[in-house]
Amino acid sequence: MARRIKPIKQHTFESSNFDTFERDNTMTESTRLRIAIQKSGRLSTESQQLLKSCGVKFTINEQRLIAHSDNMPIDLLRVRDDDIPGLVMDGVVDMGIIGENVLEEEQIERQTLNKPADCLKLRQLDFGSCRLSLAVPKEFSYKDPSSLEGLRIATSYPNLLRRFMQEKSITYRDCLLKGSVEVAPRAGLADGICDLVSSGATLEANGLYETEVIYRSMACIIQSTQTQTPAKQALIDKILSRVNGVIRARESKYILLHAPTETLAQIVALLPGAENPTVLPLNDDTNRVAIHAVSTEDLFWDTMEQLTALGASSILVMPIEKMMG
Ligand SMILES: Nc1ncnc2c1ncn2[C@@H]1O[C@H](COP(=O)(O)OP(=O)(O)OP(=O)(O)O)[C@@H](O)[C@H]1O
Ligand SMILES: O=P(O)(O)OC[C@H]1O[C@H](OP(=O)(O)OP(=O)(O)O)[C@H](O)[C@@H]1O
Ligand SMILES: [Mg+2]
Repeated sequence: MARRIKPIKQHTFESSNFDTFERDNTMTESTRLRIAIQKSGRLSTESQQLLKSCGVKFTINEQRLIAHSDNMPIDLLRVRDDDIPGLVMDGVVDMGIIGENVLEEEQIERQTLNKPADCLKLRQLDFGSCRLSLAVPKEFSYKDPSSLEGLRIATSYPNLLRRFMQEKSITYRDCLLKGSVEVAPRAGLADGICDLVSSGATLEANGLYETEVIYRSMACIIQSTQTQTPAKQALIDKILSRVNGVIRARESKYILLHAPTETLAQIVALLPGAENPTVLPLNDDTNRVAIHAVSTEDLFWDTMEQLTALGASSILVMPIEKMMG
Protein backbone atom coordinates (compact mmCIF):
# COMPACT_ATOMS: atom_id res chain seq x y z
CA MET A 1 0.00 0.00 0.00
CA ALA A 2 1.43 3.39 -1.01
CA ARG A 3 2.40 5.53 1.93
CA ARG A 4 3.17 9.23 1.63
CA ILE A 5 6.25 10.59 3.31
CA LYS A 6 5.12 13.13 5.87
CA PRO A 7 6.45 16.65 5.49
CA ILE A 8 9.09 17.47 8.03
CA LYS A 9 9.81 20.59 10.01
CA GLN A 10 12.66 22.56 8.51
CA HIS A 11 14.25 23.35 11.86
CA THR A 12 14.80 19.67 12.63
CA PHE A 13 16.27 18.72 9.27
CA GLU A 14 18.21 21.55 7.60
CA SER A 15 19.68 20.37 4.32
CA SER A 16 22.45 22.92 4.60
CA ASN A 17 23.53 21.45 7.91
CA PHE A 18 24.63 17.91 7.17
CA ASP A 19 27.48 17.88 9.65
CA THR A 20 24.94 18.41 12.40
CA PHE A 21 22.43 15.86 11.22
CA GLU A 22 25.09 13.23 10.58
CA ARG A 23 25.59 13.27 14.32
CA ASP A 24 21.90 13.76 15.10
CA ASN A 25 20.17 10.40 15.32
CA THR A 26 17.00 11.64 16.97
CA MET A 27 14.75 12.07 13.91
CA THR A 28 11.32 10.54 14.04
CA GLU A 29 10.64 7.55 11.82
CA SER A 30 9.01 9.57 9.03
CA THR A 31 11.96 11.94 8.69
CA ARG A 32 14.51 9.17 8.39
CA LEU A 33 15.62 7.91 5.01
CA ARG A 34 14.55 4.32 4.43
CA ILE A 35 16.78 2.12 2.30
CA ALA A 36 15.79 -1.45 1.44
CA ILE A 37 18.57 -3.99 1.00
CA GLN A 38 18.59 -7.76 0.56
CA LYS A 39 18.47 -9.52 3.92
CA SER A 40 20.61 -12.45 2.92
CA GLY A 41 21.81 -13.58 -0.45
CA ARG A 42 24.09 -12.58 -3.28
CA LEU A 43 23.67 -8.82 -2.81
CA SER A 44 23.45 -8.47 0.96
CA THR A 45 27.13 -8.30 1.98
CA GLU A 46 28.11 -5.93 -0.81
CA SER A 47 25.07 -3.69 -0.25
CA GLN A 48 26.02 -3.35 3.42
CA GLN A 49 29.68 -2.77 2.58
CA LEU A 50 28.80 -0.08 0.05
CA LEU A 51 26.71 1.84 2.60
CA LYS A 52 29.44 1.48 5.22
CA SER A 53 32.00 2.81 2.73
CA CYS A 54 29.68 5.81 2.27
CA GLY A 55 30.04 6.56 5.99
CA VAL A 56 26.69 5.12 7.11
CA LYS A 57 27.34 3.42 10.45
CA PHE A 58 25.02 0.59 11.51
CA THR A 59 25.06 -2.81 13.17
CA ILE A 60 23.11 -5.70 11.74
CA ASN A 61 21.24 -7.90 14.20
CA GLU A 62 20.34 -11.04 12.24
CA GLN A 63 17.05 -11.36 14.13
CA ARG A 64 15.90 -7.83 13.25
CA LEU A 65 14.58 -6.73 9.89
CA ILE A 66 15.43 -3.08 10.48
CA ALA A 67 18.82 -1.57 11.28
CA HIS A 68 19.02 2.03 12.46
CA SER A 69 22.12 3.96 11.49
CA ASP A 70 24.03 5.29 14.49
CA ASN A 71 25.32 8.44 12.81
CA MET A 72 22.82 9.40 10.09
CA PRO A 73 19.00 9.56 9.93
CA ILE A 74 18.87 6.37 7.89
CA ASP A 75 17.04 3.08 8.49
CA LEU A 76 17.94 -0.07 6.58
CA LEU A 77 15.09 -2.45 5.84
CA ARG A 78 16.38 -5.98 5.36
CA VAL A 79 13.99 -7.86 3.05
CA ARG A 80 13.83 -10.47 0.26
CA ASP A 81 15.24 -9.02 -2.91
CA ASP A 82 11.97 -9.66 -4.80
CA ASP A 83 10.17 -7.20 -2.50
CA ILE A 84 12.60 -4.31 -2.97
CA PRO A 85 11.36 -2.85 -6.31
CA GLY A 86 7.73 -2.88 -5.12
CA LEU A 87 8.59 -1.21 -1.81
CA VAL A 88 10.37 1.58 -3.72
CA MET A 89 7.69 1.91 -6.43
CA ASP A 90 4.96 2.15 -3.77
CA GLY A 91 6.99 4.74 -1.84
CA VAL A 92 7.13 2.58 1.27
CA VAL A 93 10.91 3.03 1.26
CA ASP A 94 12.89 5.89 -0.29
CA MET A 95 15.74 3.92 -1.83
CA GLY A 96 16.75 0.36 -2.59
CA ILE A 97 19.68 -1.70 -3.78
CA ILE A 98 18.57 -4.40 -6.18
CA GLY A 99 19.59 -6.47 -9.21
CA GLU A 100 18.50 -4.91 -12.50
CA ASN A 101 17.02 -8.30 -13.41
CA VAL A 102 14.58 -8.22 -10.47
CA LEU A 103 13.81 -4.53 -11.06
CA GLU A 104 12.99 -5.06 -14.75
CA GLU A 105 10.94 -8.20 -14.02
CA GLU A 106 8.86 -6.36 -11.41
CA GLN A 107 8.45 -3.34 -13.68
CA ILE A 108 6.99 -5.45 -16.51
CA GLU A 109 4.77 -7.32 -14.03
CA ARG A 110 3.40 -4.09 -12.55
CA GLN A 111 2.87 -2.48 -15.96
CA THR A 112 0.80 -5.52 -16.93
CA LEU A 113 -1.28 -5.19 -13.75
CA ASN A 114 -1.58 -1.37 -13.98
CA LYS A 115 0.18 -0.93 -10.64
CA PRO A 116 2.71 1.86 -9.92
CA ALA A 117 5.86 0.80 -11.77
CA ASP A 118 8.05 3.90 -11.70
CA CYS A 119 11.26 4.51 -9.86
CA LEU A 120 14.49 6.36 -10.56
CA LYS A 121 17.53 4.25 -11.31
CA LEU A 122 20.23 6.41 -9.74
CA ARG A 123 23.14 4.35 -10.98
CA GLN A 124 24.41 0.90 -11.77
CA LEU A 125 26.71 -0.52 -9.09
CA ASP A 126 29.89 -2.55 -9.44
CA PHE A 127 28.63 -5.89 -8.10
CA GLY A 128 25.91 -8.47 -8.72
CA SER A 129 27.04 -9.14 -12.26
CA CYS A 130 25.05 -11.97 -13.81
CA ARG A 131 22.98 -12.76 -16.88
CA LEU A 132 19.55 -14.25 -17.43
CA SER A 133 20.00 -17.02 -19.95
CA LEU A 134 18.21 -19.81 -21.70
CA ALA A 135 19.79 -23.21 -21.13
CA VAL A 136 18.97 -26.72 -22.24
CA PRO A 137 20.18 -30.23 -21.37
CA LYS A 138 23.52 -31.27 -22.93
CA GLU A 139 21.78 -33.80 -25.23
CA PHE A 140 19.33 -31.16 -26.61
CA SER A 141 20.28 -30.05 -30.09
CA TYR A 142 19.76 -26.27 -30.04
CA LYS A 143 20.12 -24.08 -33.14
CA ASP A 144 18.33 -20.86 -32.23
CA PRO A 145 15.40 -19.75 -30.01
CA SER A 146 12.97 -21.38 -32.44
CA SER A 147 14.34 -24.75 -31.23
CA LEU A 148 12.19 -24.07 -28.13
CA GLU A 149 8.95 -23.64 -30.10
CA GLY A 150 6.07 -25.27 -28.20
CA LEU A 151 8.35 -26.53 -25.41
CA ARG A 152 8.16 -25.92 -21.67
CA ILE A 153 10.64 -23.58 -20.02
CA ALA A 154 11.16 -23.35 -16.26
CA THR A 155 11.88 -19.89 -14.87
CA SER A 156 11.57 -17.45 -11.98
CA TYR A 157 11.50 -14.60 -14.53
CA PRO A 158 8.28 -15.18 -16.54
CA ASN A 159 8.02 -11.54 -17.70
CA LEU A 160 11.56 -11.16 -19.03
CA LEU A 161 11.23 -14.58 -20.69
CA ARG A 162 7.89 -13.64 -22.27
CA ARG A 163 9.28 -10.35 -23.60
CA PHE A 164 12.21 -12.15 -25.22
CA MET A 165 10.09 -14.93 -26.72
CA GLN A 166 7.49 -12.45 -28.02
CA GLU A 167 10.25 -10.47 -29.76
CA LYS A 168 11.31 -13.73 -31.46
CA SER A 169 7.66 -14.70 -32.14
CA ILE A 170 8.08 -18.04 -30.40
CA THR A 171 5.29 -19.71 -28.50
CA TYR A 172 6.24 -21.75 -25.46
CA ARG A 173 4.80 -22.89 -22.15
CA ASP A 174 6.27 -21.80 -18.86
CA CYS A 175 6.80 -23.53 -15.55
CA LEU A 176 7.14 -21.02 -12.71
CA LEU A 177 9.64 -21.96 -10.02
CA LYS A 178 10.94 -19.67 -7.27
CA GLY A 179 14.20 -21.60 -6.92
CA SER A 180 16.11 -24.72 -7.97
CA VAL A 181 15.20 -23.91 -11.57
CA GLU A 182 18.23 -25.80 -12.85
CA VAL A 183 16.86 -29.15 -11.68
CA ALA A 184 13.60 -28.78 -13.65
CA PRO A 185 14.67 -30.54 -16.88
CA ARG A 186 16.17 -33.53 -15.05
CA ALA A 187 13.05 -33.73 -12.85
CA GLY A 188 10.90 -33.87 -15.99
CA LEU A 189 9.23 -30.53 -15.24
CA ALA A 190 10.51 -28.66 -18.30
CA ASP A 191 12.52 -29.00 -21.51
CA GLY A 192 14.76 -26.03 -20.84
CA ILE A 193 15.27 -23.25 -18.34
CA CYS A 194 15.62 -19.48 -18.19
CA ASP A 195 17.69 -18.60 -15.12
CA LEU A 196 20.57 -16.53 -13.78
CA VAL A 197 24.10 -17.50 -14.70
CA SER A 198 27.36 -16.10 -13.44
CA SER A 199 30.26 -18.59 -13.58
CA GLY A 200 28.14 -21.27 -15.29
CA ALA A 201 29.02 -23.80 -12.53
CA THR A 202 25.37 -24.43 -11.57
CA LEU A 203 24.38 -25.14 -15.19
CA GLU A 204 27.36 -27.47 -15.58
CA ALA A 205 26.53 -29.30 -12.36
CA ASN A 206 23.01 -29.92 -13.65
CA GLY A 207 23.98 -31.16 -17.12
CA LEU A 208 22.79 -27.99 -18.89
CA TYR A 209 24.41 -25.58 -21.34
CA GLU A 210 23.71 -21.93 -21.97
CA THR A 211 22.23 -21.15 -25.37
CA GLU A 212 21.06 -17.53 -25.27
CA VAL A 213 21.65 -14.54 -23.02
CA ILE A 214 18.36 -12.68 -22.73
CA TYR A 215 19.30 -10.02 -20.13
CA ARG A 216 22.57 -8.77 -18.60
CA SER A 217 22.34 -7.47 -15.07
CA MET A 218 24.26 -5.64 -12.35
CA ALA A 219 23.09 -4.41 -8.99
CA CYS A 220 21.74 -0.86 -9.05
CA ILE A 221 20.57 1.78 -6.61
CA ILE A 222 17.05 3.10 -7.05
CA GLN A 223 14.96 5.89 -5.61
CA SER A 224 11.23 6.30 -5.19
CA THR A 225 9.56 8.86 -7.48
CA GLN A 226 7.61 10.25 -4.51
CA THR A 227 8.38 13.89 -3.83
CA GLN A 228 10.96 14.13 -1.09
CA THR A 229 11.43 17.00 1.30
CA PRO A 230 14.43 19.12 0.29
CA ALA A 231 16.37 17.84 3.28
CA LYS A 232 15.69 14.20 2.57
CA GLN A 233 16.50 14.71 -1.11
CA ALA A 234 19.76 16.35 -0.08
CA LEU A 235 20.61 13.26 1.97
CA ILE A 236 19.82 11.02 -1.03
CA ASP A 237 22.08 13.22 -3.20
CA LYS A 238 24.80 13.00 -0.59
CA ILE A 239 24.60 9.19 -0.46
CA LEU A 240 24.67 9.05 -4.27
CA SER A 241 27.66 11.35 -4.48
CA ARG A 242 29.49 9.16 -1.96
CA VAL A 243 28.51 5.99 -3.86
CA ASN A 244 30.00 7.59 -6.98
CA GLY A 245 33.19 8.36 -5.05
CA VAL A 246 33.44 4.85 -3.58
CA ILE A 247 32.97 3.18 -6.98
CA ARG A 248 35.40 5.54 -8.72
CA ALA A 249 37.98 4.79 -6.03
CA ARG A 250 37.42 1.04 -6.35
CA GLU A 251 37.92 1.30 -10.12
CA SER A 252 41.07 3.43 -9.80
CA LYS A 253 44.66 2.80 -8.83
CA TYR A 254 47.39 5.10 -7.61
CA ILE A 255 50.57 4.46 -9.59
CA LEU A 256 54.08 5.54 -8.63
CA LEU A 257 57.17 4.83 -10.70
CA HIS A 258 60.56 6.15 -11.70
CA ALA A 259 61.11 6.80 -15.41
CA PRO A 260 64.01 7.86 -17.65
CA THR A 261 63.31 11.39 -19.00
CA GLU A 262 64.01 10.21 -22.54
CA THR A 263 61.11 7.69 -22.51
CA LEU A 264 58.81 9.80 -20.29
CA ALA A 265 56.23 10.52 -23.01
CA GLN A 266 56.01 6.83 -24.03
CA ILE A 267 55.69 5.76 -20.40
CA VAL A 268 52.89 8.27 -19.67
CA ALA A 269 51.07 7.13 -22.82
CA LEU A 270 51.11 3.56 -21.51
CA LEU A 271 49.44 4.38 -18.19
CA PRO A 272 45.77 3.42 -18.61
CA GLY A 273 43.32 6.29 -18.21
CA ALA A 274 45.86 8.47 -16.36
CA GLU A 275 45.39 12.17 -17.05
CA ASN A 276 48.10 14.75 -16.36
CA PRO A 277 50.35 12.70 -14.11
CA THR A 278 52.56 14.52 -11.63
CA VAL A 279 56.21 14.46 -12.72
CA LEU A 280 58.76 15.18 -9.96
CA PRO A 281 62.57 15.44 -10.06
CA LEU A 282 64.65 12.81 -8.28
CA ASN A 283 67.35 13.70 -5.85
CA ASP A 284 70.86 13.53 -7.46
CA ASP A 285 69.52 12.04 -10.71
CA THR A 286 68.82 14.38 -13.63
CA ASN A 287 68.19 11.54 -16.10
CA ARG A 288 65.21 10.11 -14.24
CA VAL A 289 61.96 11.48 -12.77
CA ALA A 290 59.26 10.18 -10.43
CA ILE A 291 55.72 9.85 -11.86
CA HIS A 292 52.59 9.85 -9.69
CA ALA A 293 49.35 9.08 -11.50
CA VAL A 294 45.79 8.08 -10.76
CA SER A 295 44.71 5.50 -13.28
CA THR A 296 41.05 4.81 -13.90
CA GLU A 297 41.82 1.21 -14.81
CA ASP A 298 43.84 -1.59 -13.34
CA LEU A 299 47.46 -1.81 -14.42
CA PHE A 300 47.92 -5.21 -15.96
CA TRP A 301 51.09 -7.30 -15.80
CA ASP A 302 51.79 -6.92 -19.53
CA THR A 303 51.66 -3.11 -19.24
CA MET A 304 54.00 -3.33 -16.22
CA GLU A 305 56.38 -5.37 -18.38
CA GLN A 306 56.19 -2.81 -21.21
CA LEU A 307 56.92 -0.02 -18.69
CA THR A 308 59.94 -1.92 -17.40
CA ALA A 309 61.15 -2.44 -20.99
CA LEU A 310 61.03 1.38 -21.41
CA GLY A 311 63.31 1.76 -18.38
CA ALA A 312 60.68 2.34 -15.65
CA SER A 313 61.59 1.11 -12.19
CA SER A 314 60.19 1.06 -8.63
CA ILE A 315 56.66 0.61 -10.00
CA LEU A 316 54.05 0.65 -7.26
CA VAL A 317 50.31 0.14 -7.90
CA MET A 318 48.13 0.96 -4.89
CA PRO A 319 44.42 0.85 -4.17
CA ILE A 320 42.61 4.14 -3.44
CA GLU A 321 40.24 4.26 -0.49
CA LYS A 322 38.22 7.40 -1.24
CA MET A 323 37.90 9.83 -4.14
CA MET A 324 36.06 13.11 -4.55
CA GLY A 325 36.02 16.05 -6.91
N1 LIG B 1 25.66 -16.18 -9.42
C1 LIG B 1 25.48 -14.87 -9.24
N2 LIG B 1 26.52 -14.05 -9.24
C2 LIG B 1 26.35 -12.73 -9.06
N3 LIG B 1 25.15 -12.13 -8.86
C3 LIG B 1 24.11 -12.92 -8.85
C4 LIG B 1 24.22 -14.31 -9.02
N4 LIG B 1 23.03 -14.85 -8.92
C5 LIG B 1 22.21 -13.83 -8.69
N5 LIG B 1 22.83 -12.66 -8.64
C6 LIG B 1 22.26 -11.32 -8.40
O1 LIG B 1 21.92 -11.26 -7.02
C7 LIG B 1 20.50 -11.16 -6.87
C8 LIG B 1 20.10 -11.92 -5.65
O2 LIG B 1 20.41 -13.27 -5.86
P1 LIG B 1 20.01 -14.37 -4.78
O3 LIG B 1 20.36 -15.69 -5.37
O4 LIG B 1 20.60 -14.02 -3.48
O5 LIG B 1 18.44 -14.14 -4.77
P2 LIG B 1 17.27 -14.89 -4.03
O6 LIG B 1 17.63 -16.32 -3.79
O7 LIG B 1 16.06 -14.56 -4.82
O8 LIG B 1 17.24 -14.15 -2.62
P3 LIG B 1 16.03 -13.72 -1.68
O9 LIG B 1 16.00 -14.71 -0.58
O10 LIG B 1 16.39 -12.34 -1.20
O11 LIG B 1 14.76 -13.71 -2.51
C9 LIG B 1 19.94 -11.66 -8.19
O12 LIG B 1 18.64 -11.16 -8.47
C10 LIG B 1 20.94 -11.15 -9.18
O13 LIG B 1 20.76 -9.78 -9.45
O1 LIG C 1 26.57 -19.51 -12.73
P1 LIG C 1 26.77 -19.65 -11.25
O2 LIG C 1 28.01 -18.95 -10.80
O3 LIG C 1 26.75 -21.09 -10.82
O4 LIG C 1 25.58 -18.89 -10.51
C1 LIG C 1 24.25 -19.13 -10.87
C2 LIG C 1 23.42 -19.46 -9.67
O5 LIG C 1 23.51 -18.40 -8.72
C3 LIG C 1 22.20 -18.05 -8.30
O6 LIG C 1 21.75 -18.84 -7.27
P2 LIG C 1 22.34 -18.73 -5.80
O7 LIG C 1 23.61 -19.51 -5.71
O8 LIG C 1 22.43 -17.31 -5.40
O9 LIG C 1 21.28 -19.51 -4.93
P3 LIG C 1 19.69 -19.46 -4.96
O10 LIG C 1 19.29 -20.55 -5.93
O11 LIG C 1 19.33 -19.78 -3.56
O12 LIG C 1 19.22 -18.11 -5.38
C4 LIG C 1 21.35 -18.32 -9.54
O13 LIG C 1 19.99 -18.48 -9.23
C5 LIG C 1 21.97 -19.57 -10.10
O14 LIG C 1 21.38 -20.73 -9.56
MG1 LIG D 1 14.55 -13.47 -4.44
